[in-house]
Amino acid sequence: MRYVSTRGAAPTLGFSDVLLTGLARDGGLYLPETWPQFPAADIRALRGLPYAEIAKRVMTPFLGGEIDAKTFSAIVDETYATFRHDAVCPLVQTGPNEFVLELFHGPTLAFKDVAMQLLARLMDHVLAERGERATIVGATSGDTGGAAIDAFAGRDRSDIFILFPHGRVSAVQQRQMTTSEASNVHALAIEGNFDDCQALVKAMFNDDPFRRRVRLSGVNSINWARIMAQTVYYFSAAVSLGAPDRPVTFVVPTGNFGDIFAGYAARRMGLPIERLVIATNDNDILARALAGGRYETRAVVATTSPSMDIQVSSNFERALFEAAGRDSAATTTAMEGLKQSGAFTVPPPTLAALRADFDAGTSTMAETASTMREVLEKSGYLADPHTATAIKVARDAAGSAAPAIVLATAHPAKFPDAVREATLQAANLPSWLTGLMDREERYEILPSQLQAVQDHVGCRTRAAG
Ligand SMILES: Cc1ncc(COP(=O)(O)O)c(C=O)c1O
Ligand SMILES: N[C@@H](CCOP(=O)(O)O)C(=O)O
Repeated sequence: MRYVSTRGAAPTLGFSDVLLTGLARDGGLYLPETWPQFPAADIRALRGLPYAEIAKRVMTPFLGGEIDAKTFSAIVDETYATFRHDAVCPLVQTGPNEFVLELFHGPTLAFKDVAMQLLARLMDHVLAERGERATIVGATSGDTGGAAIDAFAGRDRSDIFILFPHGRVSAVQQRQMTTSEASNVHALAIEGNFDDCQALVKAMFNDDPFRRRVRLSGVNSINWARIMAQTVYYFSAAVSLGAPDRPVTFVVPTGNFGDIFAGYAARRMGLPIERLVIATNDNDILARALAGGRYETRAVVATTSPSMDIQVSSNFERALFEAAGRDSAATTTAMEGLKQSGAFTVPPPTLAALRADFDAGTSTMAETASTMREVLEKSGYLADPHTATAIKVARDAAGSAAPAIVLATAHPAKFPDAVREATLQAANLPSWLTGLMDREERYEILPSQLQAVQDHVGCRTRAAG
């Protein structure tokens, strides 16, 4: 298994290099050269297996034989033992043909743990084998940061620097990033929004001398291994509702497009998914792009689902590349347009292919709040605002016989203020996080300037050559 860049000008890599590389050297994102195939019989055989076993079967083809089966099995078992639910990612029914897939039973209460706990262990393994260290950088609108810090805290081979938008994450999200006592953890509050943080991370990757000097590595969903790990729950959920003999629909609260792209990957691997529905909040750039064919950034609106307050949706590049028939020149042109003018037009054949692969809908803040109330009243289910965004879109799109599976991406306790305001219910942190809000915080506030961030990272990482 080799991996190619969406921009076509970076070397093809094997799995271990893709894992450590993050962004490709041409600024693109890596994708497998071909999609591994799971025939119906292999999908059927996943029914009833524990989550970790499904994970091993689904992910093994992506490793290209670079990590031996015994080591990978032990890493996967250890990863999912960190989850507080026996099913790891359980399904809960919330309506006649509607289910939520709870992805928030990991250590930091968001779906990011599913991939991040694995990524940290895989990176540790590869770095140890190579005798190397890495500087990990990540941008977060709130959840990736906490998950990454939990997963990498105390790991001897990496230092981790997480850039979050100052004052734009929930109080719980902030404490999950700023209260780690591990000396290899660095939380950086950037005076800007998530898109600024993500642009800084990408700029660090695009500065080759800096990248080499600090041995830069990334844990955002630009890293293929994140997407790979997220494909697993599409399989586990679909087979528990009858796949491959019964197609299902997935509705995904979307920001950086990583999670829904994992669903696309699962479909390309043979999982019968009837519809993949993008759910956006008021930052509806993806829904607008699919409707009108123009990807056009606007000012970010702060919402009650802050983790989706994104305009530059990184993984849309992977979807574009696929929809354009893997045309790296066309993908590069679109991305250059985005960088220069904040917009690009999707060529009609590419738009038609995107529309064949994805549907999209939007839930405004008010609609999300009333959905939270309605779901609680009718089903007794307390959804977080990101999940509720997708439930609203799922209900708008209902009508097919295929069950709708809504990805529940965060625990309501991560957003207690929005939950209380919408439902009058308290959303309490689980017992293992009691005391989080009283712990001492440690973070730096930095301007949204590349030099300032690079100086900060360069001076503190132990990986610098
Ligand atoms: C709780 C939550 N829901 C949804 C999303 C959107 O996921 P993605 O960025 O993979 O589209 C995020 C952020 O990534 C998130 O933290
Ligand atoms: N919503 C995300 C934004 C970053 O997404 P990623 O999946 O690319 O890491 C967050 O919570 O940080």
